[in-house]
Amino acid sequence: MSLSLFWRAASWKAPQACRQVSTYVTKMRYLFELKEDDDVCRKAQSSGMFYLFHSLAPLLQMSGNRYLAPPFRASELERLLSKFGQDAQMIEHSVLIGCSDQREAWFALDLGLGNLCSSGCLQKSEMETELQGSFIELRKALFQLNEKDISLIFTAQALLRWHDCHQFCGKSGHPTQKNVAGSKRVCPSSKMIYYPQMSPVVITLVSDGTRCLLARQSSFPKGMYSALAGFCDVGETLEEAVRREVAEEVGLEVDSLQYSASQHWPFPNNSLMMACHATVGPGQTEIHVNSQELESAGWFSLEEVATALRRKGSPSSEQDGALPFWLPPKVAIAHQLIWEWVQKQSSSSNLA
Ligand SMILES: NC(=O)C1=CN([C@@H]2O[C@H](COP(=O)(O)OP(=O)(O)OC[C@H]3O[C@@H](n4cnc5c(N)ncnc54)[C@H](O)[C@@H]3O)[C@@H](O)[C@H]2O)C=CC1
Ligand SMILES: [Mg+2]
Repeated sequence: MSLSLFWRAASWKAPQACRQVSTYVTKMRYLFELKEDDDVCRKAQSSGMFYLFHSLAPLLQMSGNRYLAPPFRASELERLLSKFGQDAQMIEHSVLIGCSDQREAWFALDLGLGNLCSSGCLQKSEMETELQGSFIELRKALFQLNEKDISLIFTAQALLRWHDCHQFCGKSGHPTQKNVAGSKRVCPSSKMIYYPQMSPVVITLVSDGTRCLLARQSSFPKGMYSALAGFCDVGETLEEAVRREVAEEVGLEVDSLQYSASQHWPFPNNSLMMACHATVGPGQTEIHVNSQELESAGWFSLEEVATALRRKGSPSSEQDGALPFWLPPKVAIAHQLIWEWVQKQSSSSNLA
């Protein structure tokens, strides 16, 4: 949604007469209660569903060519823990990740993280056999994850990682305590309250009117090009971050900017990706790649990009030897930006 559309939507008010509370509002109020009230959340755990992780790798089951994340009831989890000689108290380490429309709370629990391992780490392979699935590194499972599960698994992994890395107060050095939902940690000594952190990241597709600018880092899979991305600096606005990142990475100055959408992204740990389209003026298109940040960058035509978008799967599966360039998969917001640009360019070239 463009910023102007967003503001129009934000200033719209629902009619007050006969106003019914929607399922969405009820659900959000319930989640708020679970985060604020430890007793309510503890009760919700006993009837909730649990998604399991081991050392931040989600438990997944293969279904056709997709991975599904199977949830487990509290009673099943307790049975499992007891089978592996663990106390049901381990469930206290779980974090709230959402709830159904029927107010069934969903939690995530990591069976292999540091603080749990001190009380005897659960054997990964034995657990996998028992649970009829595998703990798979998220990056490896990303492109085959069921769409319904993606945001839950992203949220769960980000929260579990944050708790694992914030066991101690940065001020007093004492251990911090998590609330039942896992929406914060408190230091009993300094009284500091810590909330899960996210890093804001801008991602920008730059266009010169007819071509778009794509770049790759050496760490990307071979042949993959994407839009320009970068972490926001403290004190920057989104607009300033976009201008700086484009200047830093390819030596260009953007002259207009349009917000597109945002996405939570779990890599490298917990980012809020804010995606924008930007343009540079004609005659301002000479790229100077910052080799500390990028391996290469270039301008790509509509035809080249549209062809790459139509290509299914990664080119490693192609037989002809020559590696065509390819684009991030649908799950990445970069894909959406590129798709939007292709749609816009195609409709304006049809009109011409
Ligand atoms: N979902 C998507 O479509 C895409 C997501 N991304 C994500 O965007 C992120 C940022 O892109 P980059 O070009 O790598 O950023 P970048 O251009 O800002 O460079 C990364 C460097 O920034 C520094 N940095 C500053 N603040 C940081 C923080 N809070 N966390 C980590 N490093 C920080 C580090 O030195 C790091 O090596 C990547 O981690 C990547 O996963 C990138 C492209 C597409
Ligand atoms: Mg970058």
